[in-house]
Amino acid sequence: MSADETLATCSETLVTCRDAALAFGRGAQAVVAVHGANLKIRAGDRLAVVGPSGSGKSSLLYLLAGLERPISGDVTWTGSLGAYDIGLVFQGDSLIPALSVLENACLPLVLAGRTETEAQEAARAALDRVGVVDLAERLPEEISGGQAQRAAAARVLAQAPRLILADEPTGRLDHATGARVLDALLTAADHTGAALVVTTHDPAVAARLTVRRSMRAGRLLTPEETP
Ligand SMILES: Nc1ncnc2c1ncn2[C@@H]1O[C@H](COP(=O)(O)OP(=O)(O)OP(=O)(O)O)[C@@H](O)[C@H]1O
Repeated sequence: MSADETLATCSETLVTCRDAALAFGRGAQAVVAVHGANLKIRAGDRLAVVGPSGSGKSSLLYLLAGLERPISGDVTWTGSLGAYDIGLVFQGDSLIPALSVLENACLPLVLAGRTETEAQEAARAALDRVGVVDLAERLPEEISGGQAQRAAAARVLAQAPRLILADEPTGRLDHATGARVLDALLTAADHTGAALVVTTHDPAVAARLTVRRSMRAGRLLTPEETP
């Protein structure tokens, strides 16, 4: 067996899209957001999905997360991947308004059966990594949009998922803060061997991931077609 074959065997395929298409609405009003995407994500992968606004990047992440079902083709996950092994950092506001930043970050861990003490410890460490631990007791309405985006990233990091899907995680952040969030995502993925998929319009962000795939009008370009 060659070294490449050994590596391939070690990296478990976590999720596979085969000709997966996603549409919103029906009939004449239907918008095809993703046209027949083919993609395989393995443990340890670092993938940037790059494309202009409206090209289908978020829609592709929703398919990978299992939040949307394909209208044709299929998306399959390895049997060893449980619901809490997939962490999605949403693009927009996703914190629960009635819960503090800390409670938001603890929630997936508590739901997954961890004790309050364990959840708080992991959540505080994750909030610290993205620089918002001093805001832990505040409500989402008491922090800025960029701080909320960082808290949402921390909520996923605390969970230590095996598949991290981050939708424009630096979109509302200045360059330095964005770099810190990206560092935290990359470090967390390195630490656990997770796969990391990041959508972005920013070439500087994309350059920090190992592989880049472009989206154009709902089509996920092949590596060869990707500029
Ligand atoms: N819930 C929805 N209902 C109808 N159309 C939708 C819905 N969500 C997305 N779309 C459409 O699907 C297409 C792809 O949208 P998507 O959000 O995936 O793009 P994107 O590349 O992530 O854009 P952005 O960079 O602006 O976030 C767009 O034409 C969009 O208008």
